Amino acid sequence: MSSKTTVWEVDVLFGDCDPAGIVFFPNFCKWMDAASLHFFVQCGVPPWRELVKTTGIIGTPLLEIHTHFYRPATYGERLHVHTRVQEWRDKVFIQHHQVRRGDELLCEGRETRAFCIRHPDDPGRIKAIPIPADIRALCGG
Ligand SMILES: CC(C)(COP(=O)(O)OP(=O)(O)OC[C@H]1O[C@@H](n2cnc3c(N)ncnc32)[C@H](O)[C@@H]1OP(=O)(O)O)[C@@H](O)C(=O)NCCC(=O)NCCSC(=O)c1ccc(O)cc1
Repeated sequence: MSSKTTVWEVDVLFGDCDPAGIVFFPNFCKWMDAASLHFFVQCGVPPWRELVKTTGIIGTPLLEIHTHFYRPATYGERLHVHTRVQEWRDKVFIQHHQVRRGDELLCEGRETRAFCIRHPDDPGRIKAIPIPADIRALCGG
């Protein structure tokens, strides 16, 4: 079964841009992270603050990111982040985001993430767990 795709809407503000009026790149990362959580919530996964109480899962930290910027965006524009899971591995998954302005592709990101819990031996560390089968099924496996 292929992953569901969700869409996160962004209205670009003046404060999101650099002095040239172009969206400053960390904002794309911030919007993709918001789109990542939105993906799971739309799929029916409880928000992390609830999930931590029942499963110990604190969220899906990033292990690696790869982002390609094709076209700039500016304030006053409405963008859409299209998000899906491209690949499920044992402990990590690759989440794919396309930031679009209408039909135009502006930015594409691939994130390697893992479901993590607090490390049992050291609360200062976290630990990746095997992808929970129920969460994967909710996301369209
Ligand atoms: C994520 C970790 C806990 C994983 O450590 P461990 O639990 O010891 O796992 P391992 O090192 O054994 O690796 C686990 C698996 O990942 C795989 N792995 C590790 N790195 C990679 C990369 N880069 N690519 C692919 N696969 C990888 C590895 O091969 C293991 O797979 P298996 O062979 O199937 O077991 C640790 O690497 C870590 O703490 N990294 C730092 C995480 C971090 O600080 N990220 C940035 C900030 S977090 C953040 O922004 C955030 C966003 C959203 C949220 O909800 C929460 C947090």
